[in-house]
Amino acid sequence: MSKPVISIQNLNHFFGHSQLRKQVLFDINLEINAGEIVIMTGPSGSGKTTLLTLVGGLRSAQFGNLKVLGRELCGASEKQLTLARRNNGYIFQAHNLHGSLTALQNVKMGLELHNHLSLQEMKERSAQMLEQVGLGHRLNYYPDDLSGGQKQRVAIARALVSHPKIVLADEPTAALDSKSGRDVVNLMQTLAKEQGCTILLVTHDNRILDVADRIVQMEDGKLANNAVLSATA
Ligand SMILES: Nc1ncnc2c1ncn2[C@@H]1O[C@H](COP(=O)(O)OP(=O)(O)OP(=O)(O)O)[C@@H](O)[C@H]1O
Repeated sequence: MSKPVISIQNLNHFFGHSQLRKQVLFDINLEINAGEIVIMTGPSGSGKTTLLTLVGGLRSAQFGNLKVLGRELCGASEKQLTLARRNNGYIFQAHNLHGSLTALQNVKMGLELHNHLSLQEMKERSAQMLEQVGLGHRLNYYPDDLSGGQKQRVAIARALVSHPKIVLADEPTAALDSKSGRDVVNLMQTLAKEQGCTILLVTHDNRILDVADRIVQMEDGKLANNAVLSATA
């Protein structure tokens, strides 16, 4: 049995203060095992991104338990959250590439927090990673000269180049046509399985649900069903 890398118990989250205080996550319980690909779906505004950002240490968890790689993030300090973020790769809807950097330089940024590598090693690993995503011939292109699908592949290369234990993806296919979207998730799946990393992916895109080992559904801030809908069933 693989052990959970993400373990969430009775997690509640609120935005705002006093009269404007609003609960957006209600008593969330979820365990995700090492190497699992979990897709989270659900209507707009149901709390998916909020949960993803809490797991990713991008905002502070308030009430309950949220353990990521054995580290409790509920009540964690900013410094602890910064350390926790280093174990994760992030992929967002808008690829968030730096327009003034080439594909290679963008991917290299994914290694810059891992300071045991020399500049030369960072460049080699980044180039290798871009080859793996099929962009070996585009190393020195700027984002503006790449298609949407290619940009998202650069973002995947940047997220995975440091071999993170966890990849968090928020609507990674939303800006892509169906063929590019498919290619991008297939690529994420292949690379994640190769590296043994765990993926939590938020999407509205029904066409990609089959890459999941498990699908969870968020509704009105609650996880509606957990561990149902095995994609292989
Ligand atoms: N920074 C914030 N301050 C106040 N309220 C927020 C904030 N971020 C999100 N919310 C509210 O929290 C609720 C959940 O939002 P969230 O973005 O997590 O939903 P979602 O399921 O990811 O939606 P979508 O699919 O549209 O991205 C919504 O009602 C939203 O308006």
